[in-house]
Amino acid sequence: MAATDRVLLHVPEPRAAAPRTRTFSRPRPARARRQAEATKRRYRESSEAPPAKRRSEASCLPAKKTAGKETQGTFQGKAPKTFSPKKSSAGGSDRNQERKPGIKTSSLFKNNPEIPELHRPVVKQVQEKVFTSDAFHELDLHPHLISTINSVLKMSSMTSVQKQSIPVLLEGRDALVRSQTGSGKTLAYCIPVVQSLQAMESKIQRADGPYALILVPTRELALQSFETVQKLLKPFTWIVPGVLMGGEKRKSEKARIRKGINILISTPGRLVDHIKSTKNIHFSRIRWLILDEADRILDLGFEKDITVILNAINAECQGRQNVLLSATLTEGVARLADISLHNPVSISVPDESHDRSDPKSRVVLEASAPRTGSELDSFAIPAGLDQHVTVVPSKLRLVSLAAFILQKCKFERDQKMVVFFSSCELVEFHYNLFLQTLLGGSGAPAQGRLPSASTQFGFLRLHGDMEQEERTAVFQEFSRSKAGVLLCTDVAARGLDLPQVTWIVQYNAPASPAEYIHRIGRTARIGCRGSSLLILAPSEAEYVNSLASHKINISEIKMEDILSVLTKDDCFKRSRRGNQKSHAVGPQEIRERATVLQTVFEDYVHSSERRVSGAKKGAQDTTGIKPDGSPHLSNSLVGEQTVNVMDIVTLQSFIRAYATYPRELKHIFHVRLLHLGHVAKSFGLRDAPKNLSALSVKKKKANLKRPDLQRRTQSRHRLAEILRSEYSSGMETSVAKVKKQSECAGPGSQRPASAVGKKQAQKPHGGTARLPRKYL
Ligand SMILES: Nc1ncnc2c1ncn2[C@@H]1O[C@H](COP(=O)(O)OP(=O)(O)OP(=O)(O)O)[C@@H](O)[C@H]1O
Repeated sequence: MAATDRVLLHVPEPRAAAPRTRTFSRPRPARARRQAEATKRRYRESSEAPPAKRRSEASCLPAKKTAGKETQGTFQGKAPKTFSPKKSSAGGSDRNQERKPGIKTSSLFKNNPEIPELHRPVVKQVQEKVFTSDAFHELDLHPHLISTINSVLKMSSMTSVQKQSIPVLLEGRDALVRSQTGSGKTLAYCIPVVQSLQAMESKIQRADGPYALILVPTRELALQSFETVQKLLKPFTWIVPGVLMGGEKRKSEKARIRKGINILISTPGRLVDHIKSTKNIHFSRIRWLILDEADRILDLGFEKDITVILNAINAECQGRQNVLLSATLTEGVARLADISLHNPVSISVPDESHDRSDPKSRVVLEASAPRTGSELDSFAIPAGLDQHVTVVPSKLRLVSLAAFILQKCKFERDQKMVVFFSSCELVEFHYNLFLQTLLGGSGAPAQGRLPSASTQFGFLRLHGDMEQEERTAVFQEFSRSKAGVLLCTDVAARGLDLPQVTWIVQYNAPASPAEYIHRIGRTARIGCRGSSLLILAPSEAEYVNSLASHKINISEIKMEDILSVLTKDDCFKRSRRGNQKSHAVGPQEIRERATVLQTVFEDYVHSSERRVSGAKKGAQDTTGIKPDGSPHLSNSLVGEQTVNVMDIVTLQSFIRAYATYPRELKHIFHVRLLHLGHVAKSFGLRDAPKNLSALSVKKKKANLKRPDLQRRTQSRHRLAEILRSEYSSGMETSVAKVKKQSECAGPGSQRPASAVGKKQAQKPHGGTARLPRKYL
């Protein structure tokens, strides 16, 4: 039940220019307009380029007048690099900056918007009890199945959702199953499936084909579920499991189907491809249809695929059991599913916090009616999960993320972190950048690398634009590893059971509370502890309220606290001339060190001649919109600037993803609210590429003239979901795949810009989305 009191989460540190506080309970248009005007005026007076369009951001100058001073001096252990001194920083203008020719500085702490105080209602989160005291052997299961659960899976007592679901499913009922992330839903359906199939009177033959069909949204999840089924089937060798997930040659998959698969696990798209192209796939014996992560499968534009699959199954057989599962399953989703659930049971684990006084309510778990109304919008969050948010101006996003990674993974032991980004390009960009600068990967340029870079921890990346072989290898490597950082898209948000993940970082906010729940659900699984951090821009701070309305409680970490880790490592120390004194460790020292780190990133991004020439090559096309809606890179976009086309493509990809937030979040996440110059800084670019905003406008106009694009706009919300993620059947031959890690690990081995441009043209939003295929 939501408490309505509003509390002040943080008392801000005193600032020289007292910040105006802002609450987020309702919009304040008049004030917002006034602030925007003031901001515009200030920018007119300043030499810093005004934002393309800005929200009501009051200027927030550094706490002290000295705060804006940029670093000056050498980069320790490297060739001296001079940073330009500033004559005055008090006004926040770059006008007075004297720059040595060809050398630019980062002005991270100037002209940033005010970081608002976070006010948000305190809410009582829904809490579920994970384990019960009931053992698997109390169920009416085959003794070999019980001993496999005990000895192979090493599990003895059931989780709450298992205790509720297994008996109901063994009775032959259809079910909608909802319980928190990491609560054991996979076994909740796998155990009844295996129990029922091994018990069939006429023993199953391999050639019979599928008896159970398990559909999941991603390939990694398909693989994971397959492995669980495989373990359970150990004593029942006559039942053959199989997975179709793409990446494998269609021919060899066809051969496996022909031989016979009794429990078939697949992504919907891949299965549809086989239904259409593989004659010997039959469903006449189907007894079970399981939709794991059902809301995602149905949300994501998979409806058409599900319809094709259901039609194919219904044409051959009736009378199967249907099970829909998710941590964020709602009754609405079940209706939307339009699948023939017959008299289903709704299973959800009771909210522990509802009636703590009655111990019975926690022990006696019964299949219950689904929650109603607003309760359905509130999802349970594991009790061991500590959620945090930090509000960081756009310019400081990159250094803040890097500092947070360093803090956890370099200065603390055994930390395993997953960082979510909104597109494949963003993952690739940050992966290469961090690999080369924070770890000093091979092939890194002499400059733009941290001198004390160490390999104490590693980076991996996972997104839908990688070869399946590599995807699987990364998934398995990260699963096995005890420490490290996985940079990924939402392809890793659902269902993946990555052991011992300690931190989830959301660098780009998710498009829905459900996705928020699933992302953070990669940690604190099955009763363990874990933490999450959501990074928001000042203009996005209201998102905390939006989460609170779904009973999601989140506490704030101050950006300064994240950046302060830089004082632990002298490689971030600014070298000083002569008798210049170094500051005691305090706000100014932290700013200087953050600037050193940002400069390392900027140097890296601006360093490679090859990348620059790539940029020019990529700029051969005329400005405009290609038939698939992707923008051409124009000469005016890159011609005068020595920036790398990869970074522009990445920046564009970020902006496109940003444009796809659903309507109900547009007042928080709108491209118009972005200051492109500041955003560019978070991509290591010293200035915003020219004409970036013009491109967006042109794209809009071009869309209006194109009925096919208009049609696409009509299903924008759905498309948005798709574009922010990546799910594919793996059958698409036209997908330009990211080159293997070794090929893109360093600037010397970057993908040629032309390839990038081509890839971009094929798939401008960066995801191997299910729809429309021209994006793939
Ligand atoms: N009864 C049990 N005892 C101990 N561990 C269990 C039990 N059941 C499941 N697990 C383990 O808990 C972890 C999470 O299970 P699972 O992946 O099925 O969760 P989930 O509810 O499907 O999560 P998500 O909603 O994120 O998909 C797995 O490592 C699984 O092996």
